[in-house]
Amino acid sequence: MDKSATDLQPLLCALFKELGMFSQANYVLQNPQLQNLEVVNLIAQLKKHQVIFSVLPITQAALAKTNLPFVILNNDGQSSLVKRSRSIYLILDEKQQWVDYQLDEKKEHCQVIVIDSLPLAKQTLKAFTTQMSKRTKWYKPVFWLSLLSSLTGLAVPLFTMSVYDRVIGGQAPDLLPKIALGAFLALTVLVATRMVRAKVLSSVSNRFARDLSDMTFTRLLNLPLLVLSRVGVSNHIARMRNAEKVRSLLSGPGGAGLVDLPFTFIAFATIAFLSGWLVLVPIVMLMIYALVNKLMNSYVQAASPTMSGQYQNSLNELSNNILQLQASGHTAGWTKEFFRQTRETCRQNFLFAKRNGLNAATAHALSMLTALATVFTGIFLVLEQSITAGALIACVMLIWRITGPAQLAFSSRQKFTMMDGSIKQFDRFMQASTENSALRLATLDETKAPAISFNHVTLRYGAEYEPALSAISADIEAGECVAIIGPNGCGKTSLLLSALGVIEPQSGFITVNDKHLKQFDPEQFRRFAAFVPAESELLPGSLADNLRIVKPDASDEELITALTNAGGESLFNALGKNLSIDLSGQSEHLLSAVEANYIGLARALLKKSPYMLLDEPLANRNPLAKIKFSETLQSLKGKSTVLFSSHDPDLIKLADKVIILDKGNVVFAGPIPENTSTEKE
Ligand SMILES: Nc1ncnc2c1ncn2[C@@H]1O[C@H](COP(=O)(O)OP(=O)(O)OP(=O)(O)O)[C@@H](O)[C@H]1O
Repeated sequence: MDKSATDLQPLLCALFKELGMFSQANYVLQNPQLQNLEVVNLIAQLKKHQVIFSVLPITQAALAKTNLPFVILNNDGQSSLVKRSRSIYLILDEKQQWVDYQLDEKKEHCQVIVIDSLPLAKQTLKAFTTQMSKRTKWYKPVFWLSLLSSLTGLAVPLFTMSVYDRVIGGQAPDLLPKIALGAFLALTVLVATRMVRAKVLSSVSNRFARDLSDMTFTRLLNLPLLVLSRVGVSNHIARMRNAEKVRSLLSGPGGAGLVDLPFTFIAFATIAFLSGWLVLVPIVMLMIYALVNKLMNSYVQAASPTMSGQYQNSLNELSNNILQLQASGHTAGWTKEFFRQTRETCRQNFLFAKRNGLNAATAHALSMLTALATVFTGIFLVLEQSITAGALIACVMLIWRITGPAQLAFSSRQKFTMMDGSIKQFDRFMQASTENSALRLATLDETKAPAISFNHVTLRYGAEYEPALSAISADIEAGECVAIIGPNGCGKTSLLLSALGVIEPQSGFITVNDKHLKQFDPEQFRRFAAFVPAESELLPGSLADNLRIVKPDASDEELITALTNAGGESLFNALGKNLSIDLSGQSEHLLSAVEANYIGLARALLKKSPYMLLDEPLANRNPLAKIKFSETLQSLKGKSTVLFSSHDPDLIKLADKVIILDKGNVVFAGPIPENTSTEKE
C-alpha cells in the first residue's frame, strides 16, 4: 500500500493537488528531473514551493495540528500520503485511490511531515517567531527542572537557618548529621537538575540555530545573482552569523539567567515567609537595580565601537589586493590609513570595555548593597525578636538567588538588543523575493536544441552604471551556432548570463522556444544549459571529481572524451592520464587558469546539453587544442544551440551567425559579412 521511498513523485504530485496547488502538481508531473524522488528531494520541493512544514514524530498532538494531508515517513524507508476525512483516515494507495487507513499513532520512530501553511499565507512576516514556536518540546522539561533547581536551591539557606537556630541556639548537636545529609541530598539534586537543564537548553538552541542557518542558506542560494553580488560576501557572512548569536545567547549564562528570572519569586516568597515585610527591601533594591542598569546601558551603548565594519572592509580589501599593493611599491598611503584605523579601533574598543567594566562593577556593588540593606534592616527585626537570627542569615543568602539571575539577565541586555536586531534582520531577509517567489512552472523539452530570442533586452548592474546591454534584439534558431563578438566590456558576458537566466534584464525579455525565460524554473534551466565562464574555477579534489560535478554518474570514458573534445588532451597527458590525480593537494598539480579552462569546457561538453553558452572558450589555447575544439564545435551544429563569445577570428568563422556588440548595442546581427574584421578587438 505504501509508496517506495525511491519514487515519491506521485505522492508529491497528489499532495500538491490536495493542497490546491495544481500548477505545482503539474510541474512535478511533467518535470523529468523529479522522477525517482526521494524524501530529501520531496522536502526540497516543499521548501522551493514555499510550503511551510514540520517534520515531527508521529503522535496524536502532531496530527492534531493540521487538517491538511500529511506524509508519513515509515522507519522501513517507505512513505505514504494520508488525509483525515471527518473521524477516519484515508491513505493514497498504489492505484492513486484514497482507501481507509488504520492510523497507528504509536508507531515507534515513525515521522510525519505536517503542513503548517501554504504559499501566499503571510507566513514569513514573522519567520523567526514562527520557527521558534515550532520548537516547543523544551518548555516543559526546562520549567520543571528550573522549578526543582529553585526549590532545592532553598536548601542551603534553610539548613543554615536550622543549624543556627536549632543546633547552636537550641543546643542540639545531634541534629547536625541529619541536616548535613539533607543539605547534601538537596545539593546533589540541584547540581543534577542544573546540568540536565544546561544540556536541554544547549541542545534546543543548537537545533534552533541549525534551522535558522538552513533557512538562511537556502534563501541565500535562491536570491537572484544580481542581488547576491550587490550585497557582498561580508553581508552574507553576517546573516549566517545571526544564527550563531541566537545559539550563544540561549545556551550561554544569559539564557540560564533568563530562564531563572521567573523562579526568583520562590526566593521572594521564602523571604516573605521567613521575615514578613523585610521582603520589601530586595524588591525596592531590584527596582533601583533595573533603573541604574537602564541608565548604565545607555552609557555603555553610547560607546559602541563604530569602526569595526570599516576595519573589516579594509582587511578584506587588503587581503584581496595584497599582491598588487606589494608589486606597486606604493604602500605608504595604505599603511598610514591602516594604522589610523587600527588606532581608532583600539581607542573605541578600550572605551567600550571600560564602560562595560563599570557596568559590571555597578551591578556587583548593587547586589552587595541589596544584601547589606537586608542585613541592616533585618537586625532591627532580630532585636525586636520578630524573626530569629538564623532566619535573617537565610534571607541574606536568598538575596543572592535573586540578584544572581537579575544580574545575568541585566548584563545580557545588550545581547538581547543585538538579538532583537538580528531577529528583525532575519525576518526582513526571509521576506526578500527570491528566484522562486513567482511561479515558474513551464517545463522544457531537454532533449531538443532551443530557439532563443532577445527582445529589447536592457540591463544595468546598478542605477549608477551605464547600461551593459541596451535594447538588444536578436533571434537565434534552434541548433544554430552564434558568435558574440566585440571589444572588451561591450557586454558579451552580460548577454550570455542573461541567456542563462542568472541575471535578469530590467526591461525587455528573452524567450526560449517562444516562452518567456522567466516562466522556467531557474534551477532546472541552469541544469539544462551548459555554461562555461571565461575563467573556470577548480574545486578541491581529483580531476575526475572536478569533471563529475556536472554529471556524477559519468563513466571514465565519458570524462576522457569530454576532456579531449575540449582540446585538453595534452593536459590529460601531462597529468599522466590519471583521472584520480589530486588537483588541489600538492603544488605540483596546481593548474594554471588556462588549464583550468580546459576542465571548465570539458564539464560543459560532458553535460551533452542542447543549449551551450561559452564565454571565450578558446582564449590562449595551444594550436592543437584549437583544432580539436573547432572540430567539436562543428559537430555540435544542429544538435545544440551554441552561443559563444570570442576574439578568435578562426573560431568566429565557424559560427552560422554573429552578433557584434559595441557598448551594449547590437551593431550587427546575422550571417558573417564578408568584410568582418576582428582586428579592432
Ligand atoms: N557585476 C558588475 N557590476 C557592475 N558592472 C559590471 C558588472 N559586470 C560587468 N559590468 C560592466 O558591464 C559592462 C559589460 O561587461 P561584460 O563583462 O558583459 O563585457 P564583455 O564584453 O564580456 O567584456 P570582456 O570581453 O572583458 O569579458 C562593462 O562595462 C563592465 O564593466
